[in-house]
This record gives sequence, structure tokens and C-alpha cells, in this order.
Amino acid sequence: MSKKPVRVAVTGAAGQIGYALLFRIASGEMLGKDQPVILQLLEIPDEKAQKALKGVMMELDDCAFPLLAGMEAHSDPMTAFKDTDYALLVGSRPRGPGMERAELLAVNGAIFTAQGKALDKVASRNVKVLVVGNPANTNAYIAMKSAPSLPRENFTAMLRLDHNRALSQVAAKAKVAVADIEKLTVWGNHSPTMYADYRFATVGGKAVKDLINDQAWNADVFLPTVGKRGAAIIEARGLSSAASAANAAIDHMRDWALGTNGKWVTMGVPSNGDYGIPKDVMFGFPVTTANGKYEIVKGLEIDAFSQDRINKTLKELQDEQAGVAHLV
Ligand SMILES: NC(=O)c1ccc[n+]([C@@H]2O[C@H](COP(=O)([O-])OP(=O)(O)OC[C@H]3O[C@@H](n4cnc5c(N)ncnc54)[C@H](O)[C@@H]3O)[C@@H](O)[C@H]2O)c1
Ligand SMILES: O=C(O)C[C@H](O)C(=O)O
Repeated sequence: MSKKPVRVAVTGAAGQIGYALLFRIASGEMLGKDQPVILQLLEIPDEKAQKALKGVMMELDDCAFPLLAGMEAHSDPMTAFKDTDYALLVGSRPRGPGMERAELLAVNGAIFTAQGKALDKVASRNVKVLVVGNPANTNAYIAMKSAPSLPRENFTAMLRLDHNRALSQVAAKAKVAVADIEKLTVWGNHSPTMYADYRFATVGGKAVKDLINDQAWNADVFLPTVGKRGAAIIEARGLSSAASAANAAIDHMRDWALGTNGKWVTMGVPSNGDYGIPKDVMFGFPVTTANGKYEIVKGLEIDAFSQDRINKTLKELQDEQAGVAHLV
């Protein structure tokens, strides 16, 4: 018997990430090749944006995706999020050259108050929310705080692009295949302060840090490359990353919904006090997932170098949180 369709809301659906994301959701890459979906697409109430959204929907129609069970255009989060099972909050302004992501809080923060409130009122009580719009961690924190009747663990921020970037850099340096690397993670904020950590990573049972054996590369090449990759892409493309961001969003939601079979991935999730990160800080952690739930990997040793990096990214997140106190 075929499965009942699930509802997937996507905001910023006519934007560049939206264009790289929707077709993959509709083809079953996110929730499985046997899971029909109804897309509930939100754009701003602006004639040009709504017209562009209609164009994207015409293209979705033209793909004749067997799993696309329905599709709706919205300009109000209260209707877009009605009964939704998944919500990918992408819609918000991207940064331009020379900006830091945190500078976007002033223009984007309020979007997530309104959307958190709408999710609180109308979404499924089990909704899984992924915030992609920058600065993603603090926007996810705002949305979570604006939705007090939903479980806090339903709100997550996207660190998966940093995780995937780190995987590629480590694979190239260690001359191993990306697919063979396990137990890599990224701690903290989706910003240049994030701490990509391969101390626990293995390839076929061998420690990646022994294969690399180069702490200067870690501190002076690897961490700045991963941390500043978003800016490097903006510099090269003139636009912020879109296909790789959409790919990371698919990876994040797929793993959350379908499980990782014990493998580590990175998700930005509200802390429960783990690793000394205060409760509710939306922080990148290593997690495993099963049965639609994630669990933070516990008991990892944090050495002095790592603690220093974790403290820096935590401080930045706490400063961002203090800056949005008026929004939550
Ligand atoms: N977390 C990550 O790893 C990551 C990666 C890449 C990009 N991003 C962020 O994702 C966001 C979107 O990037 P993009 O390249 O698609 O931008 P874009 O400008 O191409 O598209 C954004 C879309 O969102 C819409 N929008 C704006 N406010 C909205 C609202 N309140 N409700 C619904 N829709 C709204 C706009 O009309 C636009 O169509 C940016 O904030 C960007 O910085 C995050
Ligand atoms: O860097 C940006 O502003 C876009 C995105 O967050 C990225 O990391 O590519």
C-alpha cells in the first residue's frame, strides 16, 4: 500500500536555494523514494516574487514527479505552515561580499519571530524544522523561542554545509574517499568561528588525525578554509552558495527523518547543557539519528585547543542571542 503524503513547507521558495531544493524534495531524495509529498510554498506577498513562484511550480508540474501529491503557493505563514510535517525555513536575505552573516540579524531576525509563532499555531505537533536562512543558528533560536507550545527539539539549524565542506577538505588532505570518513563533526555556529573537528574521525578503522598528522594545517589551513568557504563562494560566484546549501538541507532532513544507522552527522540543535553549552543555545553538535529523533554523541574528550575554539564560537552565539533578546 502506498504511504500517506506528508506536508513539506519551504519558505523563500522562489529564491536560489529554493530552486535547487524543491525538485529534489519532489523526486524523493529527501524523504525516500516511496514517500509522497505535498509542497506548501511560501514567498513574500510581492507580485514579482509570487509570479516567480508560479513559474517554479509550472516547472515542478512539468517534471511529472510521481511522488508530488500536491503543491500550494502561499504568501502568509499561517496558511503555508498549516499541518506541516516538515518546515525548511530558507526565505531571508543572503549576505553580499564583505558582510558577515551576523550582520543579517537586523534584517532577517524578525522573519523568524513571525514564522515561529505561525508554526506554533498551525503546524503538526511533530513538525521538524530546519532553519537555513542566515544567521541560521540564531534564527533557529528565535523561531524556537517564538513557538513555546512545540517541543524545543523540533527546531534545528543547518551546520551540514560546514560538515560536508569539512569532509571534502579532509578527504583531499588525507587522500581518502569522502564516503569512507566517519565520526567527523562541526561544533558551534554556522560562521567563521565554527570548529570543524576531525580528532575522532576514522577511515576503515584508522585515525584520520594520524593520516594527516599536521596540526599547523589544521589550525592555519583547514579551519579557515571551512570557516570562510561561504565568503569565498560569494566572492567567486557573486552570489551565495545555493546548490551545495540545498544539498546540505536535503542531507540534514533525510538523516533526521530516516536515520543514520549509528553514523555521526552534524546538526545545530538546542543544547541541554551538553559539553558545557548552556541550555537552549542552538549549537552544532555531533549527533546520531534513529526513528525520527536525534541524539547528541556524549562523552567525547575536549582538549585545550578544542575547548578554546568551542568557547569562541559559544561566545559569538551568546552575543547574537543577547542582540535578539527583544525578538523572543
Ligand atoms: N545555513 C547555511 O548553510 C546557508 C547556506 C547558504 C545560504 N544560506 C542562507 O539562506 C538564505 C536564502 O538564500 P538564497 O540564496 O536562496 O537567497 P535568495 O535571495 O535567492 O532567495 C531568498 C528568497 O526568500 C524570499 N523571502 C524573503 N523573506 C521571506 C519571508 N519572510 N517569507 C518567505 N520568503 C521570504 C525572497 O523573496 C527570496 O525569493 C540566506 O539567508 C542565505 O544567507 C544559508
Ligand atoms: O556564507 C554565506 O553567507 C552563505 C552560506 O551561509 C554559506 O556558508 O555558503
